[in-house]
Amino acid sequence: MSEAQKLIIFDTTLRDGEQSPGASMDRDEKVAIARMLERMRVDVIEAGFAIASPGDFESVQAVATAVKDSTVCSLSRALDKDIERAAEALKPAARGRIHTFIATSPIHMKFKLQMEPDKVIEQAVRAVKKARSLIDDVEFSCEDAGRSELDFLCRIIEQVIDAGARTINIPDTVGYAMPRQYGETIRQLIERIPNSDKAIFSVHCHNDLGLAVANSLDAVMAGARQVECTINGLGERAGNASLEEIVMAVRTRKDFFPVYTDIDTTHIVPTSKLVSRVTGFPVQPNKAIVGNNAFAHESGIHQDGMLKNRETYEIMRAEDVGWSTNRMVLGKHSGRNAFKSHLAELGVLFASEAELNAAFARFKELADKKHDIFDDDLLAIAKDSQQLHVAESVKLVSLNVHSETGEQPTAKIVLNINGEEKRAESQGNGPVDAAFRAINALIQEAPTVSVQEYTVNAVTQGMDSQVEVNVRVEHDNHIVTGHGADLDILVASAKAYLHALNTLSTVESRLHPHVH
Ligand SMILES: CC(=O)SCCNC(=O)CCNC(=O)[C@H](O)C(C)(C)COP(=O)(O)OP(=O)(O)OC[C@H]1O[C@@H](n2cnc3c(N)ncnc32)[C@H](O)[C@@H]1OP(=O)(O)O
Ligand SMILES: CC(C)C(=O)C(=O)O
Repeated sequence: MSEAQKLIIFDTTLRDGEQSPGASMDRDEKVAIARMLERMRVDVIEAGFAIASPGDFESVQAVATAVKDSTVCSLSRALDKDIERAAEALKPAARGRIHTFIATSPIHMKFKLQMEPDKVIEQAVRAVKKARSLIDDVEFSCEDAGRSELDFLCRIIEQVIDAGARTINIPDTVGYAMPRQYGETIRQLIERIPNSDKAIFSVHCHNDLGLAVANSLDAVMAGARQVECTINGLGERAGNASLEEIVMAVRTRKDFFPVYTDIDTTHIVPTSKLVSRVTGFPVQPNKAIVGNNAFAHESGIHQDGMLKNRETYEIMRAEDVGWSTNRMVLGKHSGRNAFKSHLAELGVLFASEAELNAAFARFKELADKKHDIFDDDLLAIAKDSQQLHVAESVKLVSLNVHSETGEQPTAKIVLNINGEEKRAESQGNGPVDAAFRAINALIQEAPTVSVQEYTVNAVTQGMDSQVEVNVRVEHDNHIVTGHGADLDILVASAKAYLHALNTLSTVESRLHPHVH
C-alpha cells in the first residue's frame, strides 16, 4: 500500500486517558507507558497538557527525552502561554508536535468561551501561527466538532491550514456522532475545503454512546488518516476509541479498510496490562482484544470446532496481540473432546473410554457447582477417577454428617459393597472421625487399620475450592495412601479413606469387605 494509505495511530492514553477520573499517573509511570507505546510503533504519543501543572510539564518533558522513534505531543489551548509551555516541554523531543485546540460548536462558543464565532477563528489562526513559529509539526482540533456546523468548520479549517496546521482533528468530544453521519461529515470537509490536501484529517471519538470505535472506523472509510485513541479505551467520562480495537479491525479486515498501520500488535496485551496496573482500572473480561475472555472458549461446540480448525471460531490469533495463546476454558458448557484434549495437555491420558467417561461425568458435576475450574481441579478429578479402577469393591454412595456445637457428631453412610448398598451410622470425636467409624462399621477388618496421617489441601484458591484429602493408613506392615477430592471436605475425607482401604485390599488381597 502507498504512504497515502497509512493510518497514523495517535495515542492519547497519557493525556485524554489520564482525564479519566481516578486514573492519574506519575512521571515515571508515564515514561514506562510511553516506552511501551514506542516499542509498539505508535506514531504519535500525546504525553500531556504541559500548562496543566508542573507535574504534567515534567511528564511531557520526560517522555520527550525518553522517546526517540515516536512523535511526542503536548496539548495546549489556543493561548500563547499554553503554546509556549508546550514548546518548552517538547524541547528535548527528537520529533515534537504542538496540538492546539479551540471549541467550534455553538454551545461551546456561546456559553463556555463566550466568544463570537469570528473571534474564535481569529484566535485559532493566531494560535496555529504562534505554534508554527516554535515547532514545525502543528495539529489543530475543533473541539466539539461533532456538534459544530459544517459551514463554520469549513471556514475555520481552511484558515488554520493556511496558517500552517498540518493535521486537522475533528473530535466528537461528547460522543454524540453516529457512524454514517460522522463519516459523511469527514467526507464533506475533505471535499469542500479547498486546501484540504495540505493536511491530514484526524478523528478523536468519545464513547458516550459506545460508538467511539465505530465512528472512528467510519471516518477512516471517509478519508481520515489519523485516529486518536487510547489503550483499553481509557479517557474522559466513558473513554475514547480503544487503540487495540482500531488497530486490529484495520488489520483483520484488510479486505475492507483501504489503510494499514505500522503497529507491532504483539505489544498490545502487555501494554494494556501495564496501563491497567498503573491506573488501577481493571480491564473487563469481555473487552475486545485485551479482555481475559477475548480468546477464551468455553462451550463444547465451539471447543470442538476450534480443535478441528481454529478459524471456526477465531478471526484473530491470540499470539498476534500478545497473549501467549488462546484458552480453552473448561466449564459446564464444555464437551468430552475439549476435556480429553485439555487433560492430555496436562499429561493425563485415560486408559479407557469408560475411565474418560467417569472423569467427564465428575467434571460436569463439579462444573455445575463451581464457577472456576482450574487445572488443579481437573488433575484432582482425573487422579480420583483413575483410582476408581484400582479396587472398586467399596464405593461411597452418600454421606450425611450432623455436627452441632456441644454435641458429638453423627455420620450416616451408605456404601456400595460389591454391588450391594449397605448403611451404617456412627458417632465420633469429630465429623471426620464419625465418618471413618461409620465406614469401619461396614468393613470387618477396617478397625484394625491405623490412620497414620490425615491432610487436607485446598486444590485451588477461593472459598469454593475443591479440597483434596490424603489419608495414610497402615495394616500388617503395609502402608498406603488414599486420596479423595470433592467440594465437601467430609465427602473428600470418606473417599480418601475408602480409597486407602480399597488399595490395601488389592495390595493384601486379605482385607475383605464384610458386612456385619
Ligand atoms: C476536550 C478536552 O479534553 S480539552 C482538555 C481538557 N483537559 C483539561 O482541562 C486538563 C487540564 N486543565 C487544567 O489544568 C486547567 O483547566 C488549565 C490549566 C488548562 C486552565 O486552568 P484555569 O486557568 O484555572 O482555567 P479554568 O480551567 O477554570 O477555565 C478554563 C479557561 O480556559 C478557557 N478555554 C477553554 N478552552 C480554551 C481554548 N481551547 N483556548 C483558549 N481558551 C480556552 C475557558 O473559556 C476558561 O476561560 P476563563 O477563565 O476566561 O473563563
Ligand atoms: C482536545 C480535543 C482533541 C479533545 O480531547 C476532545 O475534543 O475530546
